[in-house]
Amino acid sequence: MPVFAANLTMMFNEWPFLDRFDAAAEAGFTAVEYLFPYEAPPEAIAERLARNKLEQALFNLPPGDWAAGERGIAALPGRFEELKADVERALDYAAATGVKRLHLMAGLADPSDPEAADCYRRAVAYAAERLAEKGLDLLLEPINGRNMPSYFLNDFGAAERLIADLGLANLKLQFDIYHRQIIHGDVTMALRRLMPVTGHIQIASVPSRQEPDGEELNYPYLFAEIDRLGYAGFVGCEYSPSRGTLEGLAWFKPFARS
Ligand SMILES: O=C(O)C(=O)[C@H](O)CO
Ligand SMILES: [Mg+2]
Repeated sequence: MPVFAANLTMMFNEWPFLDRFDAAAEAGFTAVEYLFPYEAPPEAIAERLARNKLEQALFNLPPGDWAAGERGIAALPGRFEELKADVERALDYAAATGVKRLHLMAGLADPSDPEAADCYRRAVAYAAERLAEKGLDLLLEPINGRNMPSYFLNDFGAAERLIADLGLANLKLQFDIYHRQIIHGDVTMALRRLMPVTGHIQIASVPSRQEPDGEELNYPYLFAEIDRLGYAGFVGCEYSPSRGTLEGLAWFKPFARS
């Protein structure tokens, strides 16, 4: 049975950020993920995780200036020193929360630009090697161009090739099924082929990015397939509730901690 992680950036928005940990545990989740923890002190997050007996499944390394439109800096020339500092900041939160995997966002850049590709490869290799010293995995996530126009990593094949080419045991794929379906489709066969390099899975309905209980994907089938494939990681619920968070959790009831 998949272990689901509530995404506290997109779900439980009815509560202030730190109270979302309590609300997610109350709703039966045993794990959480979010985009960025950096506006809260690491010790405050650690306390909420401990209080609620929650596992920290994932969060992202700092993304540059998100409010100004940046979506990561790994593929941006001239940002390597900033990236190294971001890795150390993320490692402080990793030590406090016990997370075992971090997602590195690439940034808005042309994937056919050799300078951007070189920057990205160097940043990924550096971050993965630094995280390996702490026993952590580094994840790369292809993101579709409808949600994030001009995002550098917009293709599962490109992610797969870089992971294979660098050959680092802790460099893995963040397999967001929502993005897979929009970019390529063929979700089941991709799960089967990429499971050996998959470090995290995320879910949402397509096209609305809401609860995984309708629209064009058959999630009961995909959850059973994930089990059949022996996936032992987390499944992040990276969706925007269609009504209130709690009202939309009927799909989760069979999986909730009692
Ligand atoms: O966009 C997504 O699907 C993600 O998981 C990124 O981490 C945040 O944009
Ligand atoms: Mg995602």
